[in-house]
Amino acid sequence: MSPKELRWGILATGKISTNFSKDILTDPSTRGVSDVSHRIAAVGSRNVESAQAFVDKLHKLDAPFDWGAKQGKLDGCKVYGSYDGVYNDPNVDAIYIGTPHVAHFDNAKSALSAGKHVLCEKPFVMKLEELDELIALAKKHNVFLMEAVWTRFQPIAYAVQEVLFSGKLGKVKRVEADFSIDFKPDGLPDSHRMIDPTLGGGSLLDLGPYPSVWAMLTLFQHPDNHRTPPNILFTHQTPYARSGVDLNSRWLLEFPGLGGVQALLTTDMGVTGGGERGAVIVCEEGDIAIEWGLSNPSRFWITPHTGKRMGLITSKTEHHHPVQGNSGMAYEADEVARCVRDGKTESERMRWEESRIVQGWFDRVRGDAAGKK
Ligand SMILES: NC(=O)C1=CN([C@@H]2O[C@H](COP(=O)(O)OP(=O)(O)OC[C@H]3O[C@@H](n4cnc5c(N)ncnc54)[C@H](OP(=O)(O)O)[C@@H]3O)[C@@H](O)[C@H]2O)C=CC1
Ligand SMILES: O=C1OC[C@@H](O)[C@H](O)[C@H]1O
Repeated sequence: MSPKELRWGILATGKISTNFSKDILTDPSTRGVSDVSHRIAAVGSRNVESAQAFVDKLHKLDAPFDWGAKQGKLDGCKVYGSYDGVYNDPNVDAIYIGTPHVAHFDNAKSALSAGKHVLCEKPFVMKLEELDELIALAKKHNVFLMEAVWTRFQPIAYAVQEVLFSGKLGKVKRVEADFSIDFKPDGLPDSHRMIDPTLGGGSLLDLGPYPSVWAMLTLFQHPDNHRTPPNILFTHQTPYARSGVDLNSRWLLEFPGLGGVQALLTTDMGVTGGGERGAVIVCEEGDIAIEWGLSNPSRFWITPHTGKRMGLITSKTEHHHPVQGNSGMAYEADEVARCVRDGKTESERMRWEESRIVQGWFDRVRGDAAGKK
């Protein structure tokens, strides 16, 4: 059977739209995929010159991103000087939304209302009510909707779950997950999306989806948890004085389904993490440490605890699970293509229920901080 080809419309021509477009133009077979493929049918920007320049660049990529253009996956790609053109293009099946956080809701609403499937960048929206409206629209129009949490679909995400859920490290006891990047905020203009509150600036909404994904994959999805939602025990945000967005955020979760196992999640936009300190999943027999850069780590380590209980693991081991043939975003696109092919409106791996939980955390962390002002 020939692979299902999904025809994408790309919304916006910024950094992440570029990365996503490049990745879906790579050869699916280089990541072991033969059942789906991707075409870019349209690009929309606030001005047509940007859209044209974006497509021109996609035609001139180096390997491995040049595969798509050579295979005709950009042939006939339309360029629009507005996002409306993409919503209304009959040759577009699914729309990728790569606009700033604050625009996601309106963009997704317009796309769903036009009957398009939607893959929307993280954070999904600015508040839970907006997400609920989008979910209702996806149901109404019977179209697919997913938050673009690319990490969930990368090889390492499955590999960590396999080790943890095998039980060979004993019971999971605690998770600490941090995604901190020094954006050097003092050197950024007031208009930068990390600084400007009207663009949803701050560390929480930009970086928070990543510690969250590891808590969701290791604790919420843990078979012993039976998908029981966690409670929030504590939140904190430190404001960045210049614009009032959060310089850092911390929130502590408790998973009653796992007997009260806790997860401490942190983000910071004024300091960079490093080494093995991305996430630590503490288990009875030892720790799983995931390397810094929780959006797309490629390595994790298993370290036995000294004074171990059962001695099931005896030495530290390194596990390497890099993305293959692309920068890591093609896997989520493959998921969208498969779900659309199969007539699904949501992904089983990135369920609406899970986006709702994480969006609820962001609402709570921001709400608590606003209440303290
Ligand atoms: N998954 C991941 O790893 C990453 C995800 N992201 C997410 O993607 C989104 C975009 O981030 P990023 O690509 O870095 O941002 P950029 O600023 O590089 O690009 C955003 C684009 O959105 C469009 N846009 C629409 N309205 C506005 C506005 N008011 N101000 C500025 N731009 C606007 C512009 O495109 P145009 O002019 O063509 O309309 C702009 O180029 C964010 O929500 C972020 O969280 C970001 C980085 C990594
Ligand atoms: O999603 C993201 O992951 C990588 C970071 O560099 C970026 O700021 C963020 O948006």
